[in-house]
Amino acid sequence: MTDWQKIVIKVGTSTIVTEEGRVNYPVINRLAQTLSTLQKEGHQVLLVTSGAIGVALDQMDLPARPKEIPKQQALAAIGQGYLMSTYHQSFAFYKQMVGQVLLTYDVFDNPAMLANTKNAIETLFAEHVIPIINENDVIAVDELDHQHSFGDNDRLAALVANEIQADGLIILSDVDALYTANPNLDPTAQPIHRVKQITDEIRSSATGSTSGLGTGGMSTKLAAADFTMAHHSKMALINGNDPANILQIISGEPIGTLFQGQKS
Ligand SMILES: Nc1ncnc2c1ncn2[C@@H]1O[C@H](COP(=O)(O)OP(=O)(O)O)[C@@H](O)[C@H]1O
Ligand SMILES: N[C@@H](CCC(=O)OP(=O)(O)O)C(=O)O
Repeated sequence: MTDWQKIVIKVGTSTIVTEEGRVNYPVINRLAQTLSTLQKEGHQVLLVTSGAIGVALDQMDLPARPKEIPKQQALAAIGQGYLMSTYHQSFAFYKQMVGQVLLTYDVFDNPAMLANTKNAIETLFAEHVIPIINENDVIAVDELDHQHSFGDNDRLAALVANEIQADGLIILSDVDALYTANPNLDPTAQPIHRVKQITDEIRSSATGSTSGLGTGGMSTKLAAADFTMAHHSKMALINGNDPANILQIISGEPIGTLFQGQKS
């Protein structure tokens, strides 16, 4: 039995949308294939997806994310529907059902809402349906206006993984691993394959996003890793350019960065 039985997978905008700003259909299809395979092998799989706004920029033919919150929220409303219909189609090809769950951070502070959410997720699992979660950006501004450094989908995925007692969280991004510095800015940066503790040195290596579409960069991924290890679980960070890499993580191959503390 693998120690990645119940898994939360988080996919970032930088994976869902190409560098040219187009919806990355081949990657979404491969993600659907990989997660469907895992589900049929008996894993419990939950997907946390970003990309609603990134997808909407493509649909609306806009060059960049607008600064105004209402405009971003309108884009989220446009893109979320399109994103889910793309997932529905991709997963349907592999005869895998999916269900949308939109969350806001206040759910985690409200016992009744949290219990309802967990009941719905557990029922989806029992029905062999893959839950697909995003933040409900239309009504939540904590993430969009960057007021809270934790208000992002990396953090959301870590909170969900903890609530459902997942064996681990796998984050798909546009870098192969955590590096000693942002590899897009520093050509001498070296990958770090194993992290047992988030030290100040590691923290200072992580900066924001330079992809133009992602929001949190590496800082929010380290915060998610820190939270996950503090709750005795583990997190892997891998490149989302080939989602089949998820299978390598599950079979214990050393790719990307594995964040696992002593008690994880
Ligand atoms: N130490 C680091 N190692 C790797 N990537 C880093 C580091 N510091 C900053 N980054 C940036 O984080 C980005 C990934 O975060 P982000 O763009 O938010 O992606 P996503 O959309 O997948 O969440 C990388 O493309 C890179 O620009
Ligand atoms: N909820 C937003 C994405 C927020 C987010 O955290 O983005 P990312 O840094 O790409 O994971 C959306 O769907 O556009």
